[in-house]
Amino acid sequence: MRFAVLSAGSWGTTYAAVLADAGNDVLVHARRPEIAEAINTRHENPAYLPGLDLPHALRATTDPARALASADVAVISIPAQSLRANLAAWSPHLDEGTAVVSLMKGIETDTGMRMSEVIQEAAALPAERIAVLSGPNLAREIAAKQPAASVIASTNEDLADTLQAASVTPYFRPYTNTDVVGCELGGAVKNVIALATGLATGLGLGDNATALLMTRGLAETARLGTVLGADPLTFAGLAGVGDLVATCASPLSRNRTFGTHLGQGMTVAEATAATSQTAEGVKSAAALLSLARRHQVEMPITEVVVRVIEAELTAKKAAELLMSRAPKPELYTATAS
Ligand SMILES: NC(=O)C1=CN([C@@H]2O[C@H](COP(=O)(O)OP(=O)(O)OC[C@H]3O[C@@H](n4cnc5c(N)ncnc54)[C@H](O)[C@@H]3O)[C@@H](O)[C@H]2O)C=CC1
Ligand SMILES: O=C(CO)COP(=O)(O)O
Repeated sequence: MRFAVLSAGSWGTTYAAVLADAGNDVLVHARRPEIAEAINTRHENPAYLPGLDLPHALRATTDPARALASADVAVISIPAQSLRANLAAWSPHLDEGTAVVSLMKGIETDTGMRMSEVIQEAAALPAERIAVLSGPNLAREIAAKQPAASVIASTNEDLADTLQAASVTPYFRPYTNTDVVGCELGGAVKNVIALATGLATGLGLGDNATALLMTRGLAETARLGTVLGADPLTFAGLAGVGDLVATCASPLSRNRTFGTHLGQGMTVAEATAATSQTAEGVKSAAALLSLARRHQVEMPITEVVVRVIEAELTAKKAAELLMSRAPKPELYTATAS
């Protein structure tokens, strides 16, 4: 199959390499000519995956129209908040039958929309031409061909099956799922919970605190997801607990690292300056909290993360606030905390 991958950041380049290793014809769009040149001639992406060899068959261009020409599938991997504006420029170059796959794990701040919803609206595409890929997929590990599994979700089972078959390699095992809402929410909320575990790590708190945040973070993910129509079982899968574990526990996670910087006393501006790649949770946290409030769902961890990002609370005060909440039964209903 012919894939266009937009763009050449860490995850876009990595999934493009997976697709090339699986035998597809893959053309990556890189904004910077030096990155396109390095992929084409040195088979490396020095800006995002330094020191890792990329498949020689992988090709790159700085021209998005060229990348999209005659593509069976367009894969989008850019910061969530830039999706709508980029789609305005890219959609005229989408062929009538091209399917679109989102690799992004974020929520649009102005609208509270998931990435597949933004694609549906801004590119005027029906849901059956859209899929999302999510799961415990730290890019650098996969680019180094270390084993990983993922989930390809679409309401169109044929599309999910086709993408699954096109993405299988000895080191990458994609599953399919029809629960697009659950898979996208799992990916977006775990970034916020990773910020929280980073805050705890930065404060010098231990592994029990990390486990507490991950587990109760999963509870608030499932509460919101269920109200929005997700299958609660999705959160027990790769796009739920799987991604939560990988992201909250790994020093490779940009969100966890960003939280650690804040926990160690950096301001948001300082942590942003120290982060050269996308940490989606920083912007998506407030959008998720608004979504939760709109649906009367309590998300106490997300709420304190938002308040720390907005410099309303210190990390230490956030931890104290969470620990001083009223005691309650562990099992939760859809909206109780
Ligand atoms: N890196 C990872 O391990 C994983 C990342 N993701 C998700 O993939 C998405 C992309 O993340 P990464 O590739 O990691 O980010 P990155 O920071 O490594 O790369 C971002 C890419 O987007 C481009 N870009 C930045 N601003 C842009 C704009 N305004 N318009 C168009 N292009 C722009 C950059 O040039 C770069 O190619 C995020 O939603 C992230 O949550 C999902 C799974 C794994
Ligand atoms: O989504 C990811 C792993 O599945 C990557 O997480 P970060 O964006 O925090 O690095």
